[in-house]
Amino acid sequence: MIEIKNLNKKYGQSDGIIDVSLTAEPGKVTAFLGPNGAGKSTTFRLLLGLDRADSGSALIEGKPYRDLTAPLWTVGAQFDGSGAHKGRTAKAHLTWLAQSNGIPHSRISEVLELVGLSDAARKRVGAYSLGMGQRLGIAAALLGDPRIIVLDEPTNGLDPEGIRWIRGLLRTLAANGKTVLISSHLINEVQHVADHIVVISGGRIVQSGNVDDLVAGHHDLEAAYFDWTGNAAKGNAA
Ligand SMILES: Nc1ncnc2c1ncn2[C@@H]1O[C@H](COP(=O)(O)OP(=O)(O)OP(=O)(O)O)[C@@H](O)[C@H]1O
Repeated sequence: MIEIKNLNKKYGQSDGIIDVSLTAEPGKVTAFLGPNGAGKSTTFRLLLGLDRADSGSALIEGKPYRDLTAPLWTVGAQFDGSGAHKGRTAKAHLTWLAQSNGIPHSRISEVLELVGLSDAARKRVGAYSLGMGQRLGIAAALLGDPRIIVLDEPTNGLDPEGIRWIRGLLRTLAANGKTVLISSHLINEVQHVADHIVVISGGRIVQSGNVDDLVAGHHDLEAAYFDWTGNAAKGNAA
């Protein structure tokens, strides 16, 4: 369970995020949806202890990230591709992560298989495509078989087959009782995978609810999204 309450972060003149609250529950895929610059990554950074909030709370299973005793076993997160050194192979990267977190070696081939990188495991990460890098980042997030999974724009760089694959993966994780929180600026991607959607625009939450309830009264989710974010004229979202 993830519980974010009244979170605020200002960056100089920029608004950052204002009074952001959201809950992600076990067994569900929750999508954090909003245009570029809306505040999705800022919220995730605060949740994962990568930055400090000005006020409010962001709890993972009741604790701030920094108080988790075995973070990689509790929460798996992915930001900006794989985060792996370009000169390393995927296998070496995952081996290092597993060893430094007390994760059994056997888990490495399991996650490589899960993300479809078994055949490329001995390739240098520098030779990976964008989509392969994303897959490696997801493999690292799943390494500790965590109960909570947080993925920042996980479909970035994936082709249609990759997007379909990730939908299946996210649904399977949720079906296995995991708490899955993803961010996206692409409505079409989340509409088929999310149980619950939270929409952020200009640093503020503008809507949240389950997909069917949110679409009611609108032509479709895309029309609803543009209504909430007021972004249709700018063409700032998919
Ligand atoms: N380190 C920082 N210094 C200054 N401003 C920042 C910083 N990080 C984020 N911001 C500002 O906070 C706001 C929210 O940015 P954020 O990156 O969280 O948006 P986002 O929804 O993740 O966007 P995208 O979809 O483009 O990744 C933006 O106005 C951004 O310019």
